[in-house]
Amino acid sequence: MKKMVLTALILAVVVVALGAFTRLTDAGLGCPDWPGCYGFLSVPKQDAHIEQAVQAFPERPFEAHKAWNEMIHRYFAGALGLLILIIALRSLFNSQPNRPKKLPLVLLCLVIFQALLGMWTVTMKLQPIVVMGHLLGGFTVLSCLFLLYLRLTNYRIPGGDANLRPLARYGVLGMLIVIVQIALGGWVSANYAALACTQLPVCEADWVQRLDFAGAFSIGEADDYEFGTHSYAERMTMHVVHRFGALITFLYLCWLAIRIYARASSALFRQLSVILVLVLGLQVALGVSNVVFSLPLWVAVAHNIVGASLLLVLIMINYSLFRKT
Ligand code: HEM
Repeated sequence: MKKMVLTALILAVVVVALGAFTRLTDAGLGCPDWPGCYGFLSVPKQDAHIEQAVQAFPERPFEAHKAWNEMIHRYFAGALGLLILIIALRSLFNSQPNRPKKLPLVLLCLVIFQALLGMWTVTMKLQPIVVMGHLLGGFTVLSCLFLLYLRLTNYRIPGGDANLRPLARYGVLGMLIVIVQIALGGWVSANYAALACTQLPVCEADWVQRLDFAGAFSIGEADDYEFGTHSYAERMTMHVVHRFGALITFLYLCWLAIRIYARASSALFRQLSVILVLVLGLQVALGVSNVVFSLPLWVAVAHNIVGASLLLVLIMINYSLFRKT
């Protein structure tokens, strides 16, 4: 069972990365229908099928490479869904004591909802709330799989770490801050606001006068949301909020890591606080590189995956802080 959960966890990382790749190559509508592609089970290859596809969806020109990006993401996501179904069924019929039963079922519900979000992403033409929700849903499935893996692992914190108990609530706050920061990043990405600010440390000279918080977090009505519907000022505001969020996240997590390191009586927590600072530093460096190098594809995909890794590190810290020794 543990091996199966580990396989699902690795597969979930691949699915999240493929999702980011699909979004960042503007292939979210590479197949304008769901679950098939232009009415076929796979990407149409024969000339006659392509002709049929073009006639069925005249508003969406057929681009094979975008269609493949989208379908590969769907195939991997489908495989993950099946694996989670098997895990849920096996845990339901497992008679061993102390085996998690609720979490695998929660995971199954989550992955079904995530598939629906994937469908709405296509049918609602990249509506930003749905795109951001789909990103958060992917991170939630990944986090729950990681939690399930931790729960199937028997590890002890040598000597216990009663010293760190008072820090548990600060650990939870750290995790909530990271979740908000991830959602803000998802909002920037879903609204194509990555290149709205090209200067460092904040934005172009008159950014303060242009701030428009109400507009930045509103959803306009459109038939198609591809490439965004917000004005420059609204996109700039989203971007600025994500950068200030990054500052708060950075300062808070550094403080948390130092507090944990200073109080820890076990090597595990010292290692975890070092890993936290390293992953955080890498994430900030990737974020700054997104801006400096004008969003190179691989940097943007890495910023997504390292963001997910930061969340997993915080889950591990919280799990260990709350765990009875
Ligand atoms: C401190 C922790 C940070 C976290 C957890 C975080 C997380 C995220 C996430 C999850 C996304 C969405 C990625 C996607 O949709 O694939 C994102 C997007 C973005 N972030 Fe961050 N970020 C952080 C810091 C920064 C910093 C410091 C900067 C720049 C100074 C930055 C710039 C960006 C940009 C430009 C995007 C949009 C990229 C795109 O369109 O895909 N981030 N961030």
